Amino acid sequence: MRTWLTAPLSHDVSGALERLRRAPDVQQLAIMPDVHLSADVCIGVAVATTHLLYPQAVGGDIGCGMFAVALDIEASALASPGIAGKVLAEIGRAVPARRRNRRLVIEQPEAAVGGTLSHPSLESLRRNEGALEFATLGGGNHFLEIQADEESRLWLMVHSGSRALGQAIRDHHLSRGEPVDHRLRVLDANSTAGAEYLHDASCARRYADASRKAIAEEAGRVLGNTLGAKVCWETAITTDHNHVTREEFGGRDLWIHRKGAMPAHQGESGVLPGSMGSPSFHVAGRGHEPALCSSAHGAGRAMSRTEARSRISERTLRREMQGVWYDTRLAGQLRDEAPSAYKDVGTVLRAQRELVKVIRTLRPILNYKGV
Ligand SMILES: Nc1nc2c(ncn2[C@@H]2O[C@H](COP(=O)(O)O)[C@@H](O)[C@H]2O)c(=O)[nH]1
Ligand SMILES: [Mn+2]
Repeated sequence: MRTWLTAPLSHDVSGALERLRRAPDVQQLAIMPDVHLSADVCIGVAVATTHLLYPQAVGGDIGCGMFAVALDIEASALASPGIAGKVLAEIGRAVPARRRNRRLVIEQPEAAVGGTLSHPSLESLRRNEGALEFATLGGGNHFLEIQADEESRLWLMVHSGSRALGQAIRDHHLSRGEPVDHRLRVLDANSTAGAEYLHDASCARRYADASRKAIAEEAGRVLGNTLGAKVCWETAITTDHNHVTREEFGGRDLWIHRKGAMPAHQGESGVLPGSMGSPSFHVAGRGHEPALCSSAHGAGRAMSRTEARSRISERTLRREMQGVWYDTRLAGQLRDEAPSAYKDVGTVLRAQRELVKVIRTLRPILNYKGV
């Protein structure tokens, strides 16, 4: 196990990592500086196996990731509260967090899933719930943000995943897995069950990718109408942090599971968000093999949601969000998303100097989150 940490691991996190390290066929574990506790397998890890698949080392939000793209306008376009309020309201209508707030269903492009899912119940979910949820943002820390780079140019950043589809795929395949201890379950990649999981997980990954692009298109329309902005599609960067792929390391083909870890092969473009009140970064991978060519996928939580809600007041959140446009009516409900609920992103970047280099630093200008 190799680690790139900001601080010593807590007892709970090291216990969970140790359990994973000892699990069958785990060849290598790389722990990212944004590591934190999550159900069964921590967020912020990359796990290599030769033939066993661990759906819990990918998680339920399969294909969750970031999409970033430049706009052709500068931060001054969002200087007035009236305009910022209009943009926030219009984005909320065009990109609802949940399907019940959807005014218009956005059709999934044919390539969005690229195949029939392995079980009729999953395929039915994709055609029904999946169609309604396509291009909805999701709640929690899924976000749409407008940011300014060092030259004051505006960029869009979208964080969203595979919504209910990914969760259903994880649950379906996990129930077919063999228990390896009292928590973890595995599938053999060379079995029918393993191949079906891989197929469905790739479909969820494509769905999530297409959904983020559709969200960016919707936001682009709003920004065109409200600010006269154009989206510079040739600048787009897309990356996802919950997946399993076949990759070659040291002449061996391995299954690389990433859960809350971003691929960072040599020169690969990445997006590393901080929080809604701190800087985010565009990065390039350094292809560091001991880290399984991976990187932190964000700052990572410093406090659980429960802890943040009890320790961070609405007043603190409002202070931490000074200078960023957001829906202040939601300030109380957003306490668990406060910048101080996350680790310091600068410390995270310093802990993983070997893994990525920073290409661009972005400061948040306007943040939209569904609560
Ligand atoms: N720029 C922003 N970054 C944010 C915001 N909320 C969370 N975050 C960062 O994103 C990652 C995503 O974590 P995941 O495990 O849910 O994929 C998180 O660790 C934070 O660093 C935001 O509003 N804006
Ligand atoms: Mn995510």
